Amino acid sequence: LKLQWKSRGFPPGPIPLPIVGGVCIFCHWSNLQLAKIYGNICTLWLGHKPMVVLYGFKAVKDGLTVNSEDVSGRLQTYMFNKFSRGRGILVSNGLIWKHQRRFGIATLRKLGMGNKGMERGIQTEAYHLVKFFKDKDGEAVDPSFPIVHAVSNVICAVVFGHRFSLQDETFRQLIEAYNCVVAFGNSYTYYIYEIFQWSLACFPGPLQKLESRCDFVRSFVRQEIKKHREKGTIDEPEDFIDFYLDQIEKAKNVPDSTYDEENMVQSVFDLFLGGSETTATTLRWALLYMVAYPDIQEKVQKELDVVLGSSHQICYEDRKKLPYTNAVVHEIIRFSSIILITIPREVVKDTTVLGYHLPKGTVVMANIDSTLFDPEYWETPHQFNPGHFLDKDGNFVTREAFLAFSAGHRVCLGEVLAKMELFIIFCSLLQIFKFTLPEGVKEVNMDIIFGSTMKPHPYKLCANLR
Ligand code: HEM
Repeated sequence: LKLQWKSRGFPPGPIPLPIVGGVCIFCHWSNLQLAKIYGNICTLWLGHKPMVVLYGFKAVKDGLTVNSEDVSGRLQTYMFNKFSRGRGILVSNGLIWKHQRRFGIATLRKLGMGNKGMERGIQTEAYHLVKFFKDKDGEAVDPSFPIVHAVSNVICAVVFGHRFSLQDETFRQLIEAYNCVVAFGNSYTYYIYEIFQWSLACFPGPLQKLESRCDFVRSFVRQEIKKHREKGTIDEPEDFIDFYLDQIEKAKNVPDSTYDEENMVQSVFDLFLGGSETTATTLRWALLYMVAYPDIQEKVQKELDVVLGSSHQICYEDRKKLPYTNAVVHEIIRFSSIILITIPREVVKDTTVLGYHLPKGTVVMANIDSTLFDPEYWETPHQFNPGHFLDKDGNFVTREAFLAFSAGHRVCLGEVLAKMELFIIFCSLLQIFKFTLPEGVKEVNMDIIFGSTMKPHPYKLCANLR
């Protein structure tokens, strides 16, 4: 069978079993077994579509970057289309994707991604999170909601120009709506709908619920756009919507312009979807690891105390003076490996990937997790070891196999924002609190809940003032 596949030009792979193939691709264990048998590039079959899986740092890196533009399409699945109608950034293609992505990156930079501009908003959220834990006065608490709240508010400040209080009912509904969208993406129903489209007619309930939640988010965004329009002309754009409205105006006579209200709404939707759940989940892992590895927590606190003192307001620039803490933040991102496999890519024109000819339309999936745990590139891949990001003199070092944000033309566009948030919020919390397990709890559950992001099981911890 290996020969049969090779003769068709695709990388080798197992017998084409449509559903099993589809399920296999999302399962890390089966990816590992496939890599052992067929090598780091292999083919699975979903219906009539060949899907090529890249496994291990070298294959993922080369596969996504050598002919990067050729593998920059997104697979247009039935549900992706229903959900985004080809608009926005996350699952769009062609000119729409190019315009929206380029504009998105440029605007995030203008709004201060990577510099002081966005720092203020993140510090504000860190302050509110610290206040939340202070008010709990060491009582055992599940940190999930306040963390999601803080991270979502960072995006709100960027796109809408303001934050919401923890008590704001509409904001709660917005977060709930996103939770519902994410939960749907993690459910069996989602896969059943994708594979057997006829099932939509038999069990329309979950889809109707999803659509009503998506409609809620879109009408929320439209309300915000309306408020921005009512503000009238302003000298300097202050947030993503201001910049976008400006762009619609500038491009209104450009023949192939894709800047319109529908793409603006979907781009905002995508920034929330891409930016909230991911960063919040990583922060939840961060606190869990600190409880699980108290010696590492103590070392971070010692570095913060010696270098900055207890009253210093954390800035992103501080990472340069805090090599150990910076290494811990990177190791949190590596070890939590929240995204197993990239959102499916599609080859946009006939191309070559690792020596194999792949025709237009071939699906490509990169196993990100396999790069973050590749034994050839990490000394102790299955250990939480900040030393992975330190040289022998204790200086921070970046690592080429650190592909948590993927690579190539579709690399995460919020990478810098995510790193700023994780660093500032993590340091602000550890500067003030010692995190411990609640009394009587002896074990930390480090098992993952499998889904579109790999989450920890719900847990409680105590934030004790240091
Ligand atoms: C720890 C946090 C984060 C992780 C681990 C992460 C990881 C990823 C990964 C692996 C991809 C897929 C890239 C591919 O297809 O190859 C992605 C895409 C994306 N991310 Fe992130 N991300 C994070 C935070 C953020 C933030 C804060 C934002 C928003 C500002 C964001 C916005 C996006 C968008 C819009 C895309 C789609 C890009 C495209 O299709 O062109 N992400 N991210």
